[in-house]
Amino acid sequence: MTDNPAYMTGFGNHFSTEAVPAALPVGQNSPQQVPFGLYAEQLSGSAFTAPRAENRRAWLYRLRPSASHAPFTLYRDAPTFAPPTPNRLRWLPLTAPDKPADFIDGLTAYAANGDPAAQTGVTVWLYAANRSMNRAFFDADGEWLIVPQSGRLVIFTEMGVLKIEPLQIAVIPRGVKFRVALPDGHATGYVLENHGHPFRLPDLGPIGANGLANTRDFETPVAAFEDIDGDYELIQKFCGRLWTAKLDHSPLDVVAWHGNLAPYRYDLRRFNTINTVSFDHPDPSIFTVLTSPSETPGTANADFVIFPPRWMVAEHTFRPPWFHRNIMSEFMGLITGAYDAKAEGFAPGGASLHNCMNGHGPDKASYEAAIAADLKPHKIEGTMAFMFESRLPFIPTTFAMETPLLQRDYDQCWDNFKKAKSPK
Ligand SMILES: O=C(O)Cc1cc(O)ccc1O
Ligand SMILES: [Fe+2]
Repeated sequence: MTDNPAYMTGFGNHFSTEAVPAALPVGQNSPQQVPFGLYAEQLSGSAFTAPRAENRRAWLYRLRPSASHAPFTLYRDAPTFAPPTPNRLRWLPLTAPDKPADFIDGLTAYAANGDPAAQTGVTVWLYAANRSMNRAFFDADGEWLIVPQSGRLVIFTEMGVLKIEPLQIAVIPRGVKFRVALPDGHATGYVLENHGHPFRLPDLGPIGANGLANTRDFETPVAAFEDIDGDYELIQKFCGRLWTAKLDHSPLDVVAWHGNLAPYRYDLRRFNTINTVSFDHPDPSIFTVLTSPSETPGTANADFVIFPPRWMVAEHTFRPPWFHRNIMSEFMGLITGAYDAKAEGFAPGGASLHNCMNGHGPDKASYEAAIAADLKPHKIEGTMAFMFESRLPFIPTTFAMETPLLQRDYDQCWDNFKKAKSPK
């Protein structure tokens, strides 16, 4: 498999691609005899009967059926969870692993909501890895949104190769097998495991036909495969736990595929950021890259929201994020730079959690700077924060509550605000 992949552009398109000419059957999915004796396999990402606009599936043509394997045995138990907490939480960046850790062993769960078995909610992981995977993985519990913070990733998937670096993201559909190589020898970042509806682009309403993340900037790899005979490990995540099976070949053996269920990448620097040119600070939904809807219209299972470099021009306005209490719950990370609501303490690679209805907003230093600022046009540069926002409160893991990375003095950033003068 090449690590210099070609891509096809567009979001949610029905693609057809073959790594070998004439490998893809023409005009039907299941010919009696597939070219080269390949095995046809349908991968369904929605119920067969989902309405056409929601329906997602791909037909894969592979060297061997996915079904040929011995039973899976337990590899790692599910993370354990602390009791739900209303408290605001913030963490220092995850430290480098002290032993060899590939992308799978380098994952640490911080918080989750919903239930993989009910296909609701999300699990938030941070990763810190120091070696390439020499095994493959797939997630029966959900789709993966990978947000690198340091180090490049080469993601060899069943359906082709995705290369990403910090400020790019990748989305791997539920069930798609992949392995992650680290060309820099180390990598850190975030994974949002989406147990609910697959991510889609948000509606644009009065914004019109263009803007935010534009469809043509999403890239799906062309078909690529590896033809490897020999011992190979396949890990899967199923109902919260990791399972392992031994294969006698690489499972990344799809020679051709077609369909609209496929991995993709997106460069966050392509985001067409839209914001006020008059006054006031719009709701951060204006920065939504991808949304996973719930059954309640407009109320996301999860939104992926970014805070990119942008001009601040609002007149007679408190420009940073305001104080607020939100029915949605907010898990944030920082890829690079500084975040405009937090003068100190929110470091690249760190994370914060502000759960449903709990007050948060600018820290004291950011507040004081913003009310004293000369409101000239000002460019926020060299930054990229993001938010995983969810309708369900996030439950922290035991690790997240017990790790020394938890900043136990976080609340103090909102201490000692001067009382407003009582109106006489
Ligand atoms: O809490 C946060 O920092 C995220 C956020 C940003 C913003 O601009 C408005 C609301 C909001 O929740
Ligand atoms: Fe917030």
